[in-house]
Amino acid sequence: MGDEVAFVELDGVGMTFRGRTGAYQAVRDFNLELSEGEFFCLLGTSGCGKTTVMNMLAGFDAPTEGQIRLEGRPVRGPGADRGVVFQGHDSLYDWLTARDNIAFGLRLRGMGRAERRSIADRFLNMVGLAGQGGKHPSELSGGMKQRIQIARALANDPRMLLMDEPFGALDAMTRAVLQGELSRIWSENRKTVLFITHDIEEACALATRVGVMKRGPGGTLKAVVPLDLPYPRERTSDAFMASFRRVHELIHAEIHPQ
Ligand SMILES: Nc1ncnc2c1ncn2[C@@H]1O[C@H](COP(=O)(O)OP(=O)(O)OP(=O)(O)O)[C@@H](O)[C@H]1O
Repeated sequence: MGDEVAFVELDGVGMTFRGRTGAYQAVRDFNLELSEGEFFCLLGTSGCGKTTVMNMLAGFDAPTEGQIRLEGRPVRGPGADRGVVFQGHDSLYDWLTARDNIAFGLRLRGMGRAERRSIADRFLNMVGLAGQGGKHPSELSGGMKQRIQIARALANDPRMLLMDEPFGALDAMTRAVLQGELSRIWSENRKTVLFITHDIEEACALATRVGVMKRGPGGTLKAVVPLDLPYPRERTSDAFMASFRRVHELIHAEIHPQ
């Protein structure tokens, strides 16, 4: 005990952006450990640094302070061990079919056509789009495109998923459906997930723990709320509402500081 390595560790992580208008410390002294298989939602007011934290964990940006480790090894750049799902759906290639988008990373790794197709079809099926693999992104709805992004990330079999407001642009009904599907998929494969959202109900429906950030500049982790509730979450249960209220209080204090 004591020397166990956390699956993910953010240790005193900070990010100061330096530009023409001077320096801006977006994130400061951010400390967090994630266990393998947990679903961690990061919540905070606009501009508090959520995406900055995710970009550092994804390896897109290097922290200016502290260190990020994945299974004990420092993160030095992007890698196939972390699958990223972005906010919009612009990251899909419109000249490729849905199936070829999903299989894109597999092709880069040199996997043969038949195997790629079979894996892509398995994940199309998992996200509820069996039979739609021949369509191009422009022929799909916003919700379908987000499903393709999730399938694409999962097809590469990453150790963890990094999701930055993946359902932010969807209508409330599609959003609720996709939350349910993501929760089911996660229950089946137990990938470690870092999920960013503005939406308290979404966080409480999905997460094993919710982290609330202080507002920026110098955004940092303010509190972590564990949610020991069974899945699928019963959103009208007393226990769910109690968790919702707890997270709401923490956020509210950031929107309306004393
Ligand atoms: N490349 C950059 N250069 C300078 N400042 C930046 C850069 N990227 C982000 N920032 C600033 O860092 C702060 C945190 O941004 P970030 O996108 O991480 O916030 P966020 O919590 O994800 O916000 P939102 O919820 O609105 O997406 C913001 O004030 C932003 O303007």
